[in-house]
Amino acid sequence: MAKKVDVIIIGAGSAGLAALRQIRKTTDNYLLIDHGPLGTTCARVGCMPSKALIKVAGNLHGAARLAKAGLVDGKAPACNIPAVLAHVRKLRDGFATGMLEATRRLAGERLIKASARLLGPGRVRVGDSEMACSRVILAVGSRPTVPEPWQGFRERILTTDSFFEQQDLPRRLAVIGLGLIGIELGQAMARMGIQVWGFGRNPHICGIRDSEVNDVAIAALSREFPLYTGAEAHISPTADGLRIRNGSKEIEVDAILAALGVTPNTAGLGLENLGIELDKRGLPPFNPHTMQVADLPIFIAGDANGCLPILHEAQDEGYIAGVNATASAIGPFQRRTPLKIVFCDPQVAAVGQTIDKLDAAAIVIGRADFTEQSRAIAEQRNSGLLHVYVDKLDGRLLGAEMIVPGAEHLAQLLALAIHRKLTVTDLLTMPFYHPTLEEGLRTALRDAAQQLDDGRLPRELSLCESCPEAPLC
Ligand SMILES: Cc1cc2nc3c(=O)[nH]c(=O)nc-3n(C[C@H](O)[C@H](O)[C@H](O)COP(=O)(O)OP(=O)(O)OC[C@H]3O[C@@H](n4cnc5c(N)ncnc54)[C@H](O)[C@@H]3O)c2cc1C
Ligand SMILES: NC(=O)c1ccc[n+]([C@@H]2O[C@H](COP(=O)([O-])OP(=O)(O)OC[C@H]3O[C@@H](n4cnc5c(N)ncnc54)[C@H](O)[C@@H]3O)[C@@H](O)[C@H]2O)c1
Repeated sequence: MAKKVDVIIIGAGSAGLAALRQIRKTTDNYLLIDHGPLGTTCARVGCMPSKALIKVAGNLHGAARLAKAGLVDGKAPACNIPAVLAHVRKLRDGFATGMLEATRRLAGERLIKASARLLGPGRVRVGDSEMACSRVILAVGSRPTVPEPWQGFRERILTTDSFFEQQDLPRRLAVIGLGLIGIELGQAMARMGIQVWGFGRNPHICGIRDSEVNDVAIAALSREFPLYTGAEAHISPTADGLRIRNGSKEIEVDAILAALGVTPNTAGLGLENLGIELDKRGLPPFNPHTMQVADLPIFIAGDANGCLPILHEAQDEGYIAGVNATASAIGPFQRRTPLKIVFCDPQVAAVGQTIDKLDAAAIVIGRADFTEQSRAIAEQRNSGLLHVYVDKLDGRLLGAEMIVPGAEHLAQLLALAIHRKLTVTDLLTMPFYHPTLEEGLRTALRDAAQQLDDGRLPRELSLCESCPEAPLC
């Protein structure tokens, strides 16, 4: 007779741990299964080491610009790549160790280091044992996609699983795939003095949907490394490296960074034993508000479900799965306002609804050109474009997309505004300190306001019916 527990969580990453925090509120009778390496993708090979590298590369770039402008004596510093990689690993180890300790603290003896496979809805093979459970949470994450034909020259292919373990980096490198990883790491490596070429088959980079913002992004980022978009890149081995051909462009490189997206770790998980139809990627149907798989006592959260492979969404999905896996009745949860930030320079961000999902006739687009933004000029980083999408009828902010300095902060602010269903007028009554990058957002909001109604700008300060007696100063 198989041992029975209330819940089995497969995967101790960010989604699995978020689920566990909820489950522990209701039961001690759970198991957390992970074959390792433990410590989460985010801390080990994802968000955190990549941001550590981007910071060093950004500092090098700043120093090079000061030298070029003659504002410091001497030449631009040359990057010590092995030292930078060691520095990134040291920080990374701190983050990963912290996550590992948190995992052990949370799960204690209920953490089992083994591979898990579903045998049926309430049956899981854990290593060599069979377990029975009332509910299962699948939080197995994803891995970098590497096309089958590339296996022939695998030793010249880096992915984010191997990148941060390198002691040094090749001097000529092609980044294939110009989504979030390709652009973030491609720019960082170019700033470290590596010759980098970027190839993407999508005409849009960084997942940008707004064509005008995309054009500005390509122009801004290709000043640092050439970007070839909108065509398939063909790769063949040469005596000393790899040849990349994309239309008329042909180059030879030492290695490739494959940044082609992620593949959920569901192969070998036994999904075929659940008696449900899988999609063409081999993924099960699930409800994104309950995380339930079909009508089974199974939940799927994080990168594993192939839907929104970013950290805060993985954590939210783990939370929902954890609550529902221990609830007497499964309930739907509201998902947050969509938010995406790409940590290139200038930063790219998208918040709320994207332009491809909006009816062009029902919105106005407020625009701010950051080449003319005063704080950005003072800091010599004046480039970029910000678009806000506003409902023509009620002036409500629906979404925004941008490539601008400080986009991470503007996007967070806009996410709150969209979540609170604020209008352009509501936002324009907010104080905007001078000189800040937020004043660039005000330019876009005023532009949108002018296009609404009769074209008159809204009154940004209200007349007070009875002004407070207290002095302001
Ligand atoms: C380079 C890079 C940079 C990123 N930067 C950002 C960023 O800046 N911001 C952001 O929001 N997101 C970023 N992300 C995305 C973010 O890291 C992921 O969305 C998130 O970590 C996914 O968490 P998860 O819990 O779904 O998966 P994971 O953390 O990968 O957890 C899955 C776990 O399941 C285990 N497992 C798999 N199969 C089995 C099995 N059969 N049996 C037992 N255990 C198993 C694995 O060992 C692993 O521990 C980045 C990703 C990468 C690669
Ligand atoms: N700042 C962040 O939030 C951040 C940073 C890095 C990674 N991530 C997460 O990690 C995941 C993986 O990142 P990613 O950049 O690998 O994926 P991605 O989905 O962002 O981009 C993959 C890109 O590769 C292109 N592509 C696919 N096959 C190709 C081919 N054969 N030739 C040329 N181009 C090809 C796609 O068109 C797409 O533009 C992302 O989904 C993202 O959510 C997030």
